[in-house]
Amino acid sequence: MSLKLVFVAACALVDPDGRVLLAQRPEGKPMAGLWEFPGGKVEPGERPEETLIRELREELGIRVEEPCLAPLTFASHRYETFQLFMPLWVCRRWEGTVQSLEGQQLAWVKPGRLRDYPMPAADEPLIPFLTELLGEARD
Ligand SMILES: Nc1nc2c([nH]c(=O)n2[C@@H]2O[C@H](COP(=O)(O)OP(=O)(O)OP(=O)(O)O)[C@@H](O)[C@H]2O)c(=O)[nH]1
Repeated sequence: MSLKLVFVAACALVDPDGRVLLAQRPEGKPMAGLWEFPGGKVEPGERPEETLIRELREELGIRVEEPCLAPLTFASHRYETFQLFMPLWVCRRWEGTVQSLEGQQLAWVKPGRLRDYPMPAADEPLIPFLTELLGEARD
């Protein structure tokens, strides 16, 4: 049986203190309440980097230039109803202040604390890549 392939671009924003931004999925959506990396589905005709820049503007009100997106790793995960393929970029430089423009809760999280935030199953294997890059700081 072939599952629908869903292509999502996601980003770990890292602040000057080495904290990573997580956003909580709002009530009413699948996987509500779980914490995830900002991003979204790649629309037809879009390059994934364009998707990410658009989503970061729409969700968080920040402007990101493409050269500031560094590829880190990817998730490939079989959910019950779709196969997720999700490259993860890291971004440390943006213009503007991060705001919650879609009502989502936001949290800046030290890498060693990422496991305290329940995440979608696809995201768990991504955490060691972030702690490898940023260290295991917890506070
Ligand atoms: N942005 C993001 N999506 C993730 C992550 N992990 C993960 O499994 N996903 C899944 O990838 C899909 C992201 O699509 P989305 O955010 O554009 O979609 P959505 O469910 O809000 O739907 P909609 O935009 O059609 O309303 C969702 O199924 C989401 O659960 C993650 O870390 N970040």
